[in-house]
Amino acid sequence: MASEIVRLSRVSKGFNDGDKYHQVLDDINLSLNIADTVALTGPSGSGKSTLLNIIGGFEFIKQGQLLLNENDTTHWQDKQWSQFRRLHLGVVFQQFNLLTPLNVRDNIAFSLRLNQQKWTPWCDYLIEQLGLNDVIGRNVETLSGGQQQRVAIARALAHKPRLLLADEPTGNLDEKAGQQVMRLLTQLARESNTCVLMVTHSSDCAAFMKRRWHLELGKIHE
Ligand SMILES: Nc1ncnc2c1ncn2[C@@H]1O[C@H](COP(=O)(O)OP(=O)(O)OP(=O)(O)O)[C@@H](O)[C@H]1O
Repeated sequence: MASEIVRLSRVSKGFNDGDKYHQVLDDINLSLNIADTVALTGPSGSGKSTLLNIIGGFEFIKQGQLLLNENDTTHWQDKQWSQFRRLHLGVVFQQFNLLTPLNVRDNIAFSLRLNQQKWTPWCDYLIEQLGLNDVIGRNVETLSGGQQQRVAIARALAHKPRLLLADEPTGNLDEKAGQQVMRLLTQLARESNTCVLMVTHSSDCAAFMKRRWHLELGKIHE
């Protein structure tokens, strides 16, 4: 399997804003390799989420090229996108996006089933490392924010994705819970060789990542 997971070449992206065109990404080149961990920072509205959405295939580009696992995605149909996400992608958002009628185990199991994957000893290990053993049968609605985000991390890493996209994963947590979530996320991503691209406004969180990209006025500075 290729060691380069993501490559963007000359990618530009903008949106129509009334009768004006608003350029968000301007001729971006970047790459992510196995086990890279990158904090993506930048002012509000600079395009951080847009960049994550493009890499995850939730937003499309008309200018430039996106390679995933060294495959050109330009002509990918829904089938190829869903196969990539199912096998290789995990996502964690600021809002935990858990299935609230379900307990912790079922949240993870349901997502594995969607990805056509099975529960493995790695999943038990995630539960244990994330301190979720005691709450495994509890409805996720009854958990604290920090616990819910740890469930979201278990769910995102349960199939050992090659790439984890995280959009402000500690944005809804207090400082202590945020630090704990960051420690666990980086430890478990390292153990599963998962590359992490994480949007954050916090320099404390960014410090957990090996690399830092700053996005401003459409350009990325490392
Ligand atoms: N689907 C869309 N349609 C129109 N404009 C959009 C769309 N998505 C994003 N934008 C615009 O693109 C710009 C970048 O948005 P984006 O959410 O990527 O920024 P961000 O850096 O993640 O911001 P924040 O830190 O506030 O979350 C903003 O001006 C936003 O309004």
